[in-house]
Amino acid sequence: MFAPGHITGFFAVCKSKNSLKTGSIGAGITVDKGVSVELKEGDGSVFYNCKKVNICSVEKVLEYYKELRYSGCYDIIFSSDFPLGSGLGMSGGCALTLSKKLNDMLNLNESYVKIAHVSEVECGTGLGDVIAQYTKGFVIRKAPGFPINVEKIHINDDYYIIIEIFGEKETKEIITNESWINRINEYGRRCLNELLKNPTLENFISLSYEFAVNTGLINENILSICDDLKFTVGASQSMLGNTLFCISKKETLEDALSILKNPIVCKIYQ
Ligand SMILES: Nc1ncnc2c1ncn2[C@@H]1O[C@H](COP(=O)(O)OP(=O)(O)O)[C@@H](O)[C@H]1O
Ligand SMILES: CC(C)(COP(=O)(O)O)[C@@H](O)C(=O)O
Repeated sequence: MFAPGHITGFFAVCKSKNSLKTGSIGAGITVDKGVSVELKEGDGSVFYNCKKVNICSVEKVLEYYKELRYSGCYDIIFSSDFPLGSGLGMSGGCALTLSKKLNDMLNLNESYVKIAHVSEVECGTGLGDVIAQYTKGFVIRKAPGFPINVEKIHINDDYYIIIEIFGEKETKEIITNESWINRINEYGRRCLNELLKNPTLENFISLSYEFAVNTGLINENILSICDDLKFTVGASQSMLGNTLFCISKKETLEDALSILKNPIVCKIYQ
């Protein structure tokens, strides 16, 4: 089971007492690099690219299935193209792949997407990633959580997504802070309304850049590289990470790559 990386361009936080109704609205794209999971007999340790880790959303998924009929006698082994904490939805991707894997392995008929979403939301590690990763592609999320209410916009194969990761950023620190939430929600809602009027990738990247600048979430380094990449379709910061993403057509790909130090080139996964 594979879950794609998810780049959030902009979002607004929607909280409810009911975790299924908690989530975010906003827009993002999934890419053809991401995370997959395997189970091997073991003591229940969790590994991410060979390193033993503790991922809250994964622990919650495990607890849920243990209450059903999961023995727990397996090591959970994630193989990923991206590090955790870089704003590419890996905490959600881990929860989603694991939830699907356990559901299939135990022949359960659980709503594995809901289980992954609730785990992620209750940990504060993400809001809309699981739903976007399940939907795949260029996804506009019009309502938080469940029932899933999204618009999936088909994109032709012309576009490349370039990612450069500069470091980590804890999602939880931002989405539990009221003053960040106020700024995020003001601009996030505005960007969503604008995108729905004209749902193109070009409009998405320019609104994502406006969101990143207006909320103050963008950092100086990424801002200056985004300016250098103005000859592409556009660039911004992947939320919520210390990660740049750029959308480019083939004609500008080489020039865009020459500006970056450690670019990861992806296609949209839809
Ligand atoms: N080496 C690590 N770096 C970053 N996060 C880690 C690491 N190991 C475990 N984690 C956990 O993984 C989760 C990352 O969540 P988040 O910041 O939302 O990342 P992402 O942007 O990849 O979804 C957190 O629960 C964090 O505690
Ligand atoms: C932006 C974020 C709240 C967090 O994303 P990440 O840092 O990748 O966990 C995401 O879940 C969303 O709702 O769009």
